[in-house]
Amino acid sequence: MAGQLDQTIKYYTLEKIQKHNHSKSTWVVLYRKVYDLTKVSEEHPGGEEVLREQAGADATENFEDVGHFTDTGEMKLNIIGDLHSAVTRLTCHNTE
Ligand code: HEM
Repeated sequence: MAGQLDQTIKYYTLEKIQKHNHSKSTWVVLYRKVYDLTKVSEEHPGGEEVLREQAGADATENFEDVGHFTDTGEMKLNIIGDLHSAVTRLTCHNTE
């Protein structure tokens, strides 16, 4: 139903995501999806280091800046949930 969160999707707040900013747990947000890159970061063609720098945050802008916004290559991606924020709720009440 419009304005409600989908019960089947796990939502993470940025506060929670920010804790996964190290090599033992490397999460990034891309296009409001939360990716656990811990096991695949060493397969990243652009290197582990950049992923580690972006870990725990929304990396969408930097991801696009690099120019690989559609091609995710061979990496097996693990989407663990969606970004949960107040903004998501506000957009549900758009009066236009
Ligand atoms: C799910 C996350 C990601 C996937 C699957 C992914 C995948 C890839 C792939 C397939 C390439 C090589 C081909 C290409 O250049 O398009 C690449 C290169 C690269 N990626 Fe990512 N990437 C991810 C996230 C990021 C993030 C968050 C950054 C941070 C800025 C980043 C920075 C780079 C850089 C700097 C290169 C090298 C570009 C070059 O040498 O021209 N990537 N990535």
